[in-house]
Amino acid sequence: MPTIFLFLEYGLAVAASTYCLSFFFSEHTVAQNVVLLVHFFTGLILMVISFIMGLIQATKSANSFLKHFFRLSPGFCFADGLASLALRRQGLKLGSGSGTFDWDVTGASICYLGAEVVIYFLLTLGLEAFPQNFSSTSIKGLCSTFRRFYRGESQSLLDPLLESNGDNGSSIADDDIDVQLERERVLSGSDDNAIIYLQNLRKVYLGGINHSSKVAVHSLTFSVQQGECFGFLGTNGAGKTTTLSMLTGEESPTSGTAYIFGKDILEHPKAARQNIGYCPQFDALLEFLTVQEHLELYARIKGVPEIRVKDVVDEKLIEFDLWKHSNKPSYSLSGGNKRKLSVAIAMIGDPPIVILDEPSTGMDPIAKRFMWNVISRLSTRRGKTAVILTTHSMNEAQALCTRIGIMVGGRLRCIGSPQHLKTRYGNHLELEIKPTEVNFTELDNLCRKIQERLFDFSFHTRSILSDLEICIGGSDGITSDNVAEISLTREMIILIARWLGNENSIRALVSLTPITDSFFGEQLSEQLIRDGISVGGIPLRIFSEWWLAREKFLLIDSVILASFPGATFHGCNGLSVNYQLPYREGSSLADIFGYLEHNRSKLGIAEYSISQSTLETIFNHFASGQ
Ligand SMILES: Nc1ncnc2c1ncn2[C@@H]1O[C@H](COP(=O)(O)OP(=O)(O)OP(=O)(O)O)[C@@H](O)[C@H]1O
Repeated sequence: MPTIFLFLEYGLAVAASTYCLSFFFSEHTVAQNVVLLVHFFTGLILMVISFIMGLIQATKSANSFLKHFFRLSPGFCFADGLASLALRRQGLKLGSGSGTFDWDVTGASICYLGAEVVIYFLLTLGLEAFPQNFSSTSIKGLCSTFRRFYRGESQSLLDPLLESNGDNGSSIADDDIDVQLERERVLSGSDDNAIIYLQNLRKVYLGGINHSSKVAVHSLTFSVQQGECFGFLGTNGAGKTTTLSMLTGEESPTSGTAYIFGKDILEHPKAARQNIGYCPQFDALLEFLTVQEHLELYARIKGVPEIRVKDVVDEKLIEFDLWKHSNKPSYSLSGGNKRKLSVAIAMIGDPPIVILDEPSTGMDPIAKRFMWNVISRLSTRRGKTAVILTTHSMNEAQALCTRIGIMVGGRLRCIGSPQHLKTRYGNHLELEIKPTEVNFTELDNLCRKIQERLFDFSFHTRSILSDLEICIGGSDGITSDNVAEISLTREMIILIARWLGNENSIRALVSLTPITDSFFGEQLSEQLIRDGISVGGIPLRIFSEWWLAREKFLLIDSVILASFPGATFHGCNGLSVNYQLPYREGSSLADIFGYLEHNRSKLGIAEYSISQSTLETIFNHFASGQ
């Protein structure tokens, strides 16, 4: 009986104290594991100390006194209770005639453990009810004060202020002008329509690798209005998810705060959460619940009246095209349908704020379009909901967002409408040109020309002749019939390029490492390596087609670079070639169109397009500067 009590109480005390103590650390899961280990080892160590002290006559009375303190550790109570019970059974414990529940046997341990269960449980409830950042910041504050004291550093009254602004002070001045204006607008409170305000929100993760701290979000200040879809873009690790986690209360800010409908998320975390529907980056679904059960569960959690639950669930099943999957358990859904379900859960109960962390990841293009429709209906069309959307798809941001902020390295680098960002940062035009295809007559002519030269054996070196023989693979010797099937080796390509008048450029192409500085260089050299020159080389017809296409590209390239000073080559995908043309004041789109139209047939241009800088180029511009 006492053993059952000890086990039960020990389990409860450890669970309650672990949960309670982990509140004092920012990373709860890691902290819980650490606290568990500490429990185990302190219990063990105290038990050994107490046992040894109990054996030595001189320390016996001290041990009895110290046990009152040792019993504050659930591990010690448990071990001491069990040990006393075992000693009593063996007749080794003094007063072993007394009952098992006696104070000296298991009574003390059971009482202490019982009290600890109650105290830790109440403490946990208290911490749950406290503002989230109380515990971690106060403990951190105490630790840093202690460290300063230990190192003999004095702390002035201004230090806390400097600490909260120190990192920000330098960055605020360097911020982009739009970011600064947004900050001023938010801090001055002049943005009346906003329902979300982030004020100097900052997150530092402590105790990473080498116990270094990681500033995930630096002093973020912006607002989101009703009916707005705010695109929160950024590179991997820019701090988007961390920011969203702070808004939803998953993480506590290190400093700064956010207001949702005027309520501080630190002081009123529950009130803030009630207004938010959150779709996390990774689907938080319960494997064995069906789609319908998920929606019913969340409808009830979100307080939808029982009488309306069925209607609300049906509405979401239809809205997200999940009707045919309604009875499937979530583990059996495809990735895209899981995302749909996560977004549907976020939107259940029509929250005024919807936070979507990469909602369309893993969706096929049709499902993506479908999702875009749902999101845009929610924000821009219905005009009541504020949506914060993170995505790595620039098309998605372009299609949905009324305003965009780009984060790099925890800082907001720019903010504004997509058009504003394009006008402000897109100081060039994107020109894409697709040359006409190589025509068969041209191709046949070139193949024939090369064949004739190859068939003229009198000019060939001995090595080319043996290459020819190996490449044709025939044992009957080389004839004009089988030359047409030839695959070109490296030496032969160089020879042909010499005949065709461009040996130098081909030398780079046939080097055995991929070339990246020319149009087709990469493709051809990769093909040469892949096919392996020794096992046959490149078929003559493929080489001839490449050569002709390349000549077309070279002609376009030289004319564009010469006609538009400052134009830069921006890649070629094998079908079309891209340039960035500087767009200065006074540049006229009509002139560019006029020039290209005039020279279109001369340059062999099949299609071309001129566009403003895309969001992608602007994103890349910020990302490359990180
Ligand atoms: N629990 C944590 N402990 C320590 N560092 C963390 C923790 N969570 C995130 N970080 C770090 O904080 C930074 C921001 O991470 P976050 O997940 O917010 O980026 P993100 O912009 O959402 O990235 P992605 O686009 O890849 O989802 C990263 O450098 C990450 O390594």
